[in-house]
Amino acid sequence: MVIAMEDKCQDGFEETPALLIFLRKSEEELVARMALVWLPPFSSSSIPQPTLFFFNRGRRGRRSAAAFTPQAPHPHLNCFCSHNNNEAPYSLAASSSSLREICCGRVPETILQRAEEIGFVRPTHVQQRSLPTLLSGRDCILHAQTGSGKTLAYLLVILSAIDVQQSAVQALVVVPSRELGMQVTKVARMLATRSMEFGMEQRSYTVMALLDGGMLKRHKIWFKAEPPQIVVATIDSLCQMIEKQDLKLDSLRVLVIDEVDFLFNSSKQVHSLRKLLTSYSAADRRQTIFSSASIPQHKHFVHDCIQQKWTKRDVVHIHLHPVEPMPSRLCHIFVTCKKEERLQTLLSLLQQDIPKTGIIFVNEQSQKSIMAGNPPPAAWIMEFLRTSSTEFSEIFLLEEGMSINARTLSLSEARQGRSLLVATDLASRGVDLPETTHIYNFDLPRTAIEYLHRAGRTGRRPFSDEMCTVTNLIAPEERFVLQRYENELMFECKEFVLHGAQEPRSC
Ligand SMILES: Nc1ncnc2c1ncn2[C@@H]1O[C@H](COP(=O)(O)OP(=O)(O)OP(=O)(O)O)[C@@H](O)[C@H]1O
Repeated sequence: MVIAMEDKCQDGFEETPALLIFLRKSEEELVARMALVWLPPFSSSSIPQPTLFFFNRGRRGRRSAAAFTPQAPHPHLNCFCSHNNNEAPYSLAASSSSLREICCGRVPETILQRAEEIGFVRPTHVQQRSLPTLLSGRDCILHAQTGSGKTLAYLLVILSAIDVQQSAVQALVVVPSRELGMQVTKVARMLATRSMEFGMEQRSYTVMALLDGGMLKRHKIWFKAEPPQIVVATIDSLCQMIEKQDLKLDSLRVLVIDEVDFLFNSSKQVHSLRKLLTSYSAADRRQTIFSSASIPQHKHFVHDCIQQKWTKRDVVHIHLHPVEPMPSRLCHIFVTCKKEERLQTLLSLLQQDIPKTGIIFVNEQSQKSIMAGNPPPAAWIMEFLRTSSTEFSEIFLLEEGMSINARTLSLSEARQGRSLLVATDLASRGVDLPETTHIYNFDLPRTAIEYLHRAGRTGRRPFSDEMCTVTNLIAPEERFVLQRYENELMFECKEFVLHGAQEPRSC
């Protein structure tokens, strides 16, 4: 029952009373639009304090951005960041808890100490929201913005679930690419390294990277000698090992599928993924965690998880910022130019921005272009930039045609910062180069989801206010495609007109 409501809102807000505030453009209007409504997931007694919802009406009357996002949180107000049926309200008042306080008693002291040494002291929003549920052993779909800290959340769960004395594969993280796999392995190893204070007498966790292009023979010997407790794997290499019975999952306690929507969407990988979820191990004998910044049709996905027995029936969908799928400190810009002017436009933009660290995204070369003997576009863009300007000496390349070693080297060089990376979408999923301040879409991504993940390679410092820029170079006829992405992802892309020498752009 709705007591007072001045505007239409999201379906489902119908049962339990709470204070609802529609945030329009000005503060005054925010106050003017307070309303008492009924919300479904909570009983009236479960709302201990007034509950504040922020809504922003987007262009063309869409509900958008800032919804659920505290702009100026009041200490006596709770803020719901999603309306998950299984979740307790998230309280802003509790947001001052440290990572240690949230994990205390459930994550081993060695790991907590190590996390603090690395600099993980304050939890990010997603860690604060998800860790109590994850550490209770529930299956979970972690659905939160790019760069929000999902990796640390699931790694803490893994490290708390493992029996260090047992030499068997107890946790498995499945990733879509070698690049992401190496990154996750590195963070897991960093956390698993013994803290100086705990001396050498304690047994440590073992983490193995089982990734495409690796030396599987060496891994087989390792599995026989002493199986690692944590394996980070790409699905093909993993299934190869399982099918040859080199890797056994009898002791599996936690299974994480990172970038889950990408894996389910990939015709090459989905079959193996389904086998892993249901035949190679059973949902009722493990904790299953799915993670991604994008889960299209998430209600169907949750339904499928239960129906197909990929998870247990009480799986929790933790969905943060449902109406603001991209970080708010990204500034989106487009520059219109003809295709043949694109390289020169890119150069002018780079000369103006002088990005500390940037990524230039290029679409993967088409089969037709490969057959015609053309060089890969990413490579010739890099060559053009190297020869056209001395300002950008540190330019690296990351694309499918490169050898595994060259790809690894490029990423580790780019990770040092103060460089430009020219990359295909190989770098768009999960790759964390936290120094990145600028993204350039030399080619417009093919889907809105691709746009979200490319844009999400910037703005990855959890507690920073620094604005980061995503610049799209588009032909006039591509404007409507970009507009479609704006509608789908609920952001606004402003036009920027280049005229010769200019002031640096600001958002
Ligand atoms: N509690 C924390 N304190 C400080 N930094 C953190 C914390 N948690 C995560 N980070 C940092 O935030 C950055 C983004 O984290 P992470 O890679 O886990 O994001 P993600 O949610 O997995 O993003 P994506 O969806 O793009 O894969 C990393 O550089 C990570 O080290």
